[in-house]
Amino acid sequence: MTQDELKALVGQAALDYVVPGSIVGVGTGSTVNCFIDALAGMKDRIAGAVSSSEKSSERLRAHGIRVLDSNTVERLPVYIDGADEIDHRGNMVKGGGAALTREKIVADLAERFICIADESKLVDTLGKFPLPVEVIPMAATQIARRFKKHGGDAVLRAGVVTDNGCHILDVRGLSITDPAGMEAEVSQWPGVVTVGIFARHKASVCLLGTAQGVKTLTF
Ligand SMILES: O=C(CO)[C@H](O)[C@H](O)COP(=O)(O)O
Repeated sequence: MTQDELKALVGQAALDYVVPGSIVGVGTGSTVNCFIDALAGMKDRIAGAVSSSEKSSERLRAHGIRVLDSNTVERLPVYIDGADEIDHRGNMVKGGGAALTREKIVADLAERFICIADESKLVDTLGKFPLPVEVIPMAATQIARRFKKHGGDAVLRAGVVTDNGCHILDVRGLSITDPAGMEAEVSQWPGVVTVGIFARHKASVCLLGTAQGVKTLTF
């Protein structure tokens, strides 16, 4: 199966986790696009969606799915999103699509994070995928210097301005052996909006697309 077929497979499988009548938390990325397209088939059985990016909102609306402002929602039963990497404990690196801040905000509203990913995303240790960090533009160089002390090489993602008007640093060369510790530390650096480590908001379930079908990992 191709990577796109695996993404379609897990996008479809995620429908089993959608609670009928509820508002669904929807992430961002090519795997989530497959989920949104599958969700269109049951749009009359959900109360709408809260989305983590303008791109996903557009796609949801194009399918006739109502997109709600996150400020009007108190709790979501599930948040369904992809990942750039996920480890065997459900910790993730996210932000390849530059939507990490809103992803963390919507994930924080949800009871459960359902991660959908193809098997190439499963790793023993996070950090091979360059770690995305959303930053206030004036702090970018300062934050890059801090990463250097941790052995990380931070590069500004060229031409990218996030939905929040900020910039993205991609940090190479990290071995994230303590995801929760690193998330907590980097989150406190002045100018960091969001670090793309999802340890506090790790996955409850990962639907992993494999050549043998969908493998369900629970954490
Ligand atoms: O974090 C994300 C966007 O900010 C995505 O979930 C992540 O980049 C995975 O994307 P894809 O499904 O296209 O591989």
